[in-house]
Amino acid sequence: MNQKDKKRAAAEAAIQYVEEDSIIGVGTGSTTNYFIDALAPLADKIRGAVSSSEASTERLKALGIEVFDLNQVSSYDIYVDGADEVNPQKHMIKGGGAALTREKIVAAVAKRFICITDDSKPVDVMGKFPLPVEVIPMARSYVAREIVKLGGDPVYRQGVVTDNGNVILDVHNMQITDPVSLENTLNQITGVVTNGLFAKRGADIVLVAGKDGVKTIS
Ligand SMILES: O=C[C@H](O)[C@H](O)[C@H](O)COP(=O)(O)O
Repeated sequence: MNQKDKKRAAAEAAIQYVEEDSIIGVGTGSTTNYFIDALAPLADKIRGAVSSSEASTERLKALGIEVFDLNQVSSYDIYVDGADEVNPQKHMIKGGGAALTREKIVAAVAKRFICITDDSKPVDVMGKFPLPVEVIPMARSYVAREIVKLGGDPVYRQGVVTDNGNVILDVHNMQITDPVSLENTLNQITGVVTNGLFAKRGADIVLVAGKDGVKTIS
């Protein structure tokens, strides 16, 4: 089984949590794309989706799935999304595809976060994957200097503009031993919109696909 097959297997395993007549919170990225594809046969059975990016919205709509404005929906049961790293506490690093802020918002409204990953994503301590931070463009250099003071090594993701019109700093060389505290600290820097640590609100269920099938961590 290659990495793509594993991503597809994890995504398809998440379909068991989709209920008829429900609204589904949908993340962003290559693993989530497999989940959206797997929703196709259910397009007439679900009420619709709320989406965390323009890319996912387009993919959902192409399947005939209605995409609701989040301001018109007060709650839904599940949010399904991938991750760049996930630790044993089900905290995650996300934002490799620059969708972190909308993902965090759509995840916040859901009752349960179902994280779909292949077996390259679980780690004991997060931080090998550079931590994405979404920043208001005019604050980029200031925020970078503040991150250096915290011991990180921020790198501007050249040429990337988020769906919110902001930029991304990828923070290298951070051993993330206290994800909840670091998530808070980074969000306190003026000019930071949000960071890619999903620790205060981690996953509820992690589906990890490996060569022997899909393992559920709940
Ligand atoms: O901004 C992107 C998201 O956080 C993705 O969910 C994350 O980067 C994982 O992406 P993929 O499923 O492509 O590995």
